Amino acid sequence: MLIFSGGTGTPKLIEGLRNILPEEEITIVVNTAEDMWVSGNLVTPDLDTLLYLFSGKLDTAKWWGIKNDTFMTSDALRSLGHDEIMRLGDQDRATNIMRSDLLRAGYSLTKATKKLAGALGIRSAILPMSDDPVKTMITTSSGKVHFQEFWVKEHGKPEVLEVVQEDIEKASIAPDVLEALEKEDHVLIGPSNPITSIGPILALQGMKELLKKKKVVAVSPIIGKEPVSGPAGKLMAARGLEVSSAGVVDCYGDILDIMILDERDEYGISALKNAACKILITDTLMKNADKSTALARFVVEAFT
Ligand SMILES: C[C@H](OP(=O)(O)OP(=O)(O)OC[C@H]1O[C@@H](n2cnc3c(=O)[nH]c(N)nc32)[C@H](O)[C@@H]1O)C(=O)O
Ligand SMILES: O=c1nc2n(C[C@H](O)[C@H](O)[C@H](O)CO)c3cc(O)ccc3cc-2c(=O)[nH]1
Ligand SMILES: [Mg+2]
Repeated sequence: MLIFSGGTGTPKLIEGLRNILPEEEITIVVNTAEDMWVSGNLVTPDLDTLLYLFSGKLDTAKWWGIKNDTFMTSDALRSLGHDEIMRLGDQDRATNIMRSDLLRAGYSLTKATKKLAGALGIRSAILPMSDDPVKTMITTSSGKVHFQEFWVKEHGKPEVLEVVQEDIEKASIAPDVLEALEKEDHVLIGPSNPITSIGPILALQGMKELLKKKKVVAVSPIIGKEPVSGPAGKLMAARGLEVSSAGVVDCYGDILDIMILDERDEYGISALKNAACKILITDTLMKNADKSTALARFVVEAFT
């Protein structure tokens, strides 16, 4: 199965999929538009969440970073007056240093990620959506800032006037993603942020055309009129979309074959009763690993 992912909602579902599918059968296309250079190294939050999930290192209390990581370098930098926007754990920083050294040596992001995945003993393919840099920028009343500045430094609080993915028109789908799309007929769009996690993957040139030939199943990250977590509502509203599962369907457009909604999502179920795609309803709230596995089984069934 080919899965499009960000760094929280879809990884929760992948945790369940790993219990029912062989790892070799899972290929993940990962958003890279939130990546940011910090103190000379490239931090790739969504890729790293997946690397750490598959290697058993992920801090699943936060869904980013390594569990029980220390912050000695971050603290030392801070005491010197060098405050980093993203607080990096020491082991996590090691991942970023290795990745960035590989990039400086001429590796593509895909090849650098493959090398890290190999070193961590991962058998699933974890693929950056593109080897070209794309940056999600948020315009607030104080100006235009990188997504991480809005989310980490400003805690997602400022009013959002605009969201753009800079350089998206210059970015190509990574060659390994194209190859995976040639082999795979089933694509799962996980319950990730439709604007900042799935949006950049779908906005890559040619992606929507390729998906029209596939069976595409998506899980809504919205229940009623709110996301389960995070800034998706604010960002959808800034793009003129209704904050609801219907807004998510509008956002993905005609690539969708099936949309899975939560059983509590009365508004979405009613708003989508005449939708062009098929609607399936189940419990999508992944409060623990058993819930993730149950939803994963439902998703696998939806493809049959
Ligand atoms: C900051 C965060 O971005 P990121 O970490 O990349 O997260 P994702 O885009 O992958 O996911 C955020 C998205 O996920 C939805 N979510 C979270 N848990 C669940 C769940 O158990 N069920 C379900 N149906 N959706 C879930 C959540 O509403 C978020 O919109 C970000 O942008 O939030
Ligand atoms: O809220 C925070 N999120 C942090 N995140 C999460 C990140 O900002 C976002 O949740 C993702 O970009 C959304 O996918 C990190 C992710 C990393 O891979 C590495 C470091 C950080 C540091 C922070 C942080 O200091 N605060
Ligand atoms: Mg993300």
